[in-house]
Amino acid sequence: MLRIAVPNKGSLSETAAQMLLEAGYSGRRDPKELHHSDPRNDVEFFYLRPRDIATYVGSGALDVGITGRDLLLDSGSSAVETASLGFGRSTFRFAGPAGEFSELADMAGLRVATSYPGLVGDFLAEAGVSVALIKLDGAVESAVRLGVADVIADVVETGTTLRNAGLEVFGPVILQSNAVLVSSPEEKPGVATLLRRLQGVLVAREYVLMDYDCPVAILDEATALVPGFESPTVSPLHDPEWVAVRVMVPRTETNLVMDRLYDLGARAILVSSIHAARL
Ligand SMILES: Nc1ncnc2c1ncn2[C@@H]1O[C@H](COP(=O)(O)OP(=O)(O)OP(=O)(O)O)[C@@H](O)[C@H]1O
Ligand SMILES: O=P(O)(O)OC[C@H]1O[C@H](OP(=O)(O)OP(=O)(O)O)[C@H](O)[C@@H]1O
Ligand SMILES: [Mg+2]
Repeated sequence: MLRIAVPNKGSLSETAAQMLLEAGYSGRRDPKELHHSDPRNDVEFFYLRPRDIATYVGSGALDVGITGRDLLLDSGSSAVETASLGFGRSTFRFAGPAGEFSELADMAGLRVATSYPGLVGDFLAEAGVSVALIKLDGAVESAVRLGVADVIADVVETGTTLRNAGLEVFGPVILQSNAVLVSSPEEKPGVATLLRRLQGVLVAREYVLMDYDCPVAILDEATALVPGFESPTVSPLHDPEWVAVRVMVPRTETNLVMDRLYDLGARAILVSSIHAARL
């Protein structure tokens, strides 16, 4: 059985659980359950703190898990990033009181509060800036106002938490993070199936199927405009001057593509959702 670590709480937990359901696995019914077995799919789930997941997977206690790239790097674990899962996007940034800091060197010798000392320590060592790291568990944006630190380094999504604390980002982006699949260095056989299933969910979310009728005379132009994932499916119609085309289109471009195809001369343009996929 493949042993999979899933975030039990926090920003990643709901979407991770939802993705696994859409990928055909059964999940826990009660949020207090720490373990759930899905024998039909030959997997079992362990619900753990997102911060601990890379440690379990890196040690080989569990085979694979879902966590944040920032947490993986902070852990120093030997787990490896197998795939990006396209949700929980954030950046990891330095921030200080508005207008006081502009570059990394400005914080030399000062106190930097963070919940990610491994990640921040490695970044500053690489940059050759020496600081005093203050390790806090969370809500680090309050550390400056409360006089515990001069600067913070933390997850930024919308920037609202920073603004509310009177802080602004400065210096280079430490990391672009999002949810990732991590696996033990010796990858177990079932990981490839899990990954294909999760990638199927991503495709179903990110793409739609578009069908349209196309005059043969403009087929090359139309397929150049919307090349699809590999190559469009082109089928004959009863009228020899027309063909039917089926193609995958990024969901966000749906209406733009429909307008362009219509202007070219395509008709009966229909869009449908993809329920599941293996590419
Ligand atoms: N506002 C956010 N937007 C996107 N991703 C976020 C956000 N906050 C945290 N994350 C990401 O979620 C992951 C885990 O953080 P999360 O906040 O869920 O855990 P935690 O801070 O340990 O737990 P909690 O906040 O529940 O105490 C990290 O990878 C982080 O980058
Ligand atoms: O840029 P924003 O959209 O405001 O989001 C970023 C905030 O979200 C997370 O906090 P969380 O709620 O996880 O609390 P924590 O700091 O205690 O982990 C993160 O640590 C930031 O504080
Ligand atoms: Mg948090």
